[in-house]
Amino acid sequence: MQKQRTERPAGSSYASQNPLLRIWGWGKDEHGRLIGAVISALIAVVLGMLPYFAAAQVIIGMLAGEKDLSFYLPWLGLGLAGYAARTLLYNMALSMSHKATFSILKSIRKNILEKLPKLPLGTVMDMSSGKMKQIIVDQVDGMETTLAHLFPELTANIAGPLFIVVCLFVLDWRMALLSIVTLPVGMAFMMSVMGSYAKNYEGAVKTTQEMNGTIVEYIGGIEVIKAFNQGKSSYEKFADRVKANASYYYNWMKKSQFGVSMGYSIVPASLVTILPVGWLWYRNGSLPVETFIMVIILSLGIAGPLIAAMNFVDTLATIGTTVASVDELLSAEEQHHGDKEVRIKGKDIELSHVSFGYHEDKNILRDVSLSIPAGRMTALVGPSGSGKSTIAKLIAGFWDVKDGAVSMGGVDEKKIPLEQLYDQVAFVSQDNYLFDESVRENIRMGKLAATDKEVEAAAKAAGCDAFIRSLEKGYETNVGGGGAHLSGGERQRIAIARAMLKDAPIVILDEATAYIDSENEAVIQKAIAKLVRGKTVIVIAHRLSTIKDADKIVVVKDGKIEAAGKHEELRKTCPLYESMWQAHIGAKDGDVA
Ligand SMILES: Nc1ncnc2c1ncn2[C@@H]1O[C@H](COP(=O)(O)OP(=O)(O)OP(=O)(O)O)[C@@H](O)[C@H]1O
Repeated sequence: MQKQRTERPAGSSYASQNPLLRIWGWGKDEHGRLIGAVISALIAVVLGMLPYFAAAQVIIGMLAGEKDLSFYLPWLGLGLAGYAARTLLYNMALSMSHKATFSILKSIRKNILEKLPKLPLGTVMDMSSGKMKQIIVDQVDGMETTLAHLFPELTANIAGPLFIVVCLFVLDWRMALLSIVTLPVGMAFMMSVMGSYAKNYEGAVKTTQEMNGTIVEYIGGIEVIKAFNQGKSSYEKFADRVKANASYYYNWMKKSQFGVSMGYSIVPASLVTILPVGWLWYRNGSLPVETFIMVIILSLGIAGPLIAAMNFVDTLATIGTTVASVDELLSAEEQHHGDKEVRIKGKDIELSHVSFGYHEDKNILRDVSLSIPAGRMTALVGPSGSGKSTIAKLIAGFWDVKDGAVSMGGVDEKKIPLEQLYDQVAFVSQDNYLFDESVRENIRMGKLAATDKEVEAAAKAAGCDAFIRSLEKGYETNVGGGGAHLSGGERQRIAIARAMLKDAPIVILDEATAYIDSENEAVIQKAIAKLVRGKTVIVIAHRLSTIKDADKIVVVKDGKIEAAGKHEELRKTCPLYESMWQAHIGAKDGDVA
């Protein structure tokens, strides 16, 4: 089996890379700012110690009975200056890291948005729009505060206590040991909880996604739910998911409560050891009062920042989950068609020994060979699920074939740049997406440079000018998300107008008239006749009467070509076609009756 090239194989080393290293990699242009933020935060930490020293000196002076204001003023000035400089530098660090973060998040979103068009349509469609939105908007957005604060705060919160401990050792190593003795005990309790944070958070994301999925399904399927009176059972499913989500969080917090409370109580309790032992040493003369006071004041600056640093374990786990989702998207297999335009001679299409499946384990098309002559109409017919649309989408380049080849004008489609390939084909299906914009802009999608006149001419040719003018704001009427303000038939006619404007040499009509009522069918058939004049046309239609005059009719069954020929010929030689034709005639008679 021919393997598609991938930019980065799934499950590559990225998966195991530290999330911060991945972010560092994405933010190549921001390394300067990030380093600047860390250095500023470090200097802020050092300057932030000055108020502690100044306060200690003031207390020592007071205890010594110093009454001269000129003794206190320099210390007060130094303390204030240190505090002001620390605040300034710290804010500078935050400002730099915020700028870097916004730029990194922008580049992550840009990478994803640039990636999406390179993915086979199937990969994009297989991801639910809810999941995609959650990654691109919510999860990436959720990183903002964390990432902006992470570098300066984590630096300050770790470097600050470290600096204090060094100072304490310089002052008196015995007191230094006493002031940090509570740390390992408290940390051990905290780590017992934090160690499983990433796993628990992943579980929380999963139950939240399940809950959100049910909500989206409930709202999206409300029409079916009401029509089939399933309100109660659907609501129960939704309520169950909400309860499951709430109880997951409740149990997680319950499990964590003991460890976290113990940690929060023990880590800052350094005075419990410093005060009694320090008092004894002071009393026996081995600890000068100045040192004792300095140690008491300095030790108060250890626990707070360390606990804040510990809280980053949560946020790092959150970032890890987001980075993994973004990586999954960015490392998905791409379509590689190159970007150098190729010369395509003619518009005939050839499928040679094509086998294809949407998933590795199931082939939908099996060894399909088929030629579609240029400038003619070829119809694909066959039972539902036989693979007709799949053939059409492979021709349109929505997916690449894995076995065999699809060629256009003698050139393998895999060698035709996607943009050039998409320019060759106008694809009209039964589900034509309309954007939440005006009718005019939706038609203009066919050719962005088209003038208003050209748009209206295409609409006239597609037989929808009159109905568009009868809308509230004519061509400026907004069609709603997905074209929700229009009927299926109206959407279809706008899609045909869009395809007409595109004026591509190859036209694929996949059940393009499915929603059209018999009243409008003649108009649409006329429009389609104009659309396809002089083009290579591939039509998929269940109503065989619409394709019986096709130059070539291809019968597809179970992912294979059963027969090919003209209508009369197939009626005689292909029993499947004949039975489909009889069924169609019967259905039509039934309609009339
Ligand atoms: N995106 C997809 N992912 C996975 N399977 C798919 C996808 N699209 C189609 N299939 C499956 O491929 C098979 C062929 O589908 P296809 O739409 O090509 O058939 P068809 O002949 O056009 O059917 P119909 O006449 O009902 O439109 C079906 O079993 C379908 O379930």
